[in-house]
Amino acid sequence: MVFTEMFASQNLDKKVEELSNLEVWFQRPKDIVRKLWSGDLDIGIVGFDTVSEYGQGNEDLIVVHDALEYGACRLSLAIPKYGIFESINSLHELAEMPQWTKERPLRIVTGFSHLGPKFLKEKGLEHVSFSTADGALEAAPAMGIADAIIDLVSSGMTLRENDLKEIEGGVVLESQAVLVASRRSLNTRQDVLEITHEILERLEAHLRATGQVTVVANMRGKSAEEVAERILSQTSLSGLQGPTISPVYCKRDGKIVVDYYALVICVPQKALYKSVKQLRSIGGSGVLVSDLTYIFEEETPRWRKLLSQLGL
Ligand SMILES: Nc1ncnc2c1ncn2[C@@H]1O[C@H](COP(=O)(O)OP(=O)(O)OP(=O)(O)O)[C@@H](O)[C@H]1O
Ligand SMILES: O=P(O)(O)OC[C@H]1O[C@H](OP(=O)(O)OP(=O)(O)O)[C@H](O)[C@@H]1O
Ligand SMILES: [Mg+2]
Repeated sequence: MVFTEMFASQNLDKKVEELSNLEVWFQRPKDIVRKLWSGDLDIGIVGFDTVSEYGQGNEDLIVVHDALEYGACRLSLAIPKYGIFESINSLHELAEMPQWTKERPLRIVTGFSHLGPKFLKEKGLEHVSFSTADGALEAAPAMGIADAIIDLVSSGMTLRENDLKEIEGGVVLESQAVLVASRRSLNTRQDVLEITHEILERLEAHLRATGQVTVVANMRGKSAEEVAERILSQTSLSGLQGPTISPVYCKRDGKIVVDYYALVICVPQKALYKSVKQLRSIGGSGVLVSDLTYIFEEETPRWRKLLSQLGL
């Protein structure tokens, strides 16, 4: 069983202790897609742009998780801010420029030689020619080699440094890291299907937990219901399904009594201080906060969708 990751810089162990029967290989992004296609790999983690460019609509590639929340970028067309492009701000205006003719087309350089031409064809641009380059595309317009580029943009810094701009209607594709699998492997090998299920569940549970914290506090009260009433009167304290409230037992004069209740809630990191203030305002004390690693909920809709895509 083989599983791959993008960003091949670290020399990590190829085994994952908790997932037996799994081998991890770090590969160049396009090779991940090619090897899924050829059957050398079963599952991959790679940018959606790479899946779209090198997968080219191949039915054997199934995107199992479409939003791993890193590697966010967009594939976008960019033109110089200067010269004949100074007043051009949309794809429509670019297409209408009188400069582009059959003999002298709009020259675009891109590493995306499938998605780039497909996009401009769909947009109906005539008189366009494409060339490819592997890196430093942004320099091509200033060098006079191309008029425009189609490349990945994230912060926009690279474009700014090169005096280039994006234009309205020029986004080819929005991308982020995705989990992709080979349909053939999923359909023919039960172990691949099982491990994909576990990886999907772990990823979803982890992403759900990102940015959430667990808050534990003690609160004096007459009963759990009375404490619950006070907590639920505050907007930031309702938790995922509602607060968990348990009695805190202590011994007084030889008798077991309950004066305090322990409260456990899950709150977004961003709302943490607001929640702490609200807790204090209703008598909460000894507030403990810890990070959450996973939140497992009921069966994920992505798993059901995958099964139905596989006809299972
Ligand atoms: N600036 C960026 N910000 C966020 N994500 C990015 C950015 N640039 C690229 N990515 C994402 O990372 C993936 C890998 O980027 P890139 O194509 O530069 O890979 P690489 O590791 O340099 O591979 P290669 O050696 O084949 O060029 C892209 O497919 C894209 O999904
Ligand atoms: O909008 P920004 O945040 O500036 O990011 C965009 C840049 O990031 C990518 O390059 P990368 O850094 O991967 O280098 P490469 O093109 O040499 O692979 C992309 O090709 C752009 O050059
Ligand atoms: Mg790169």
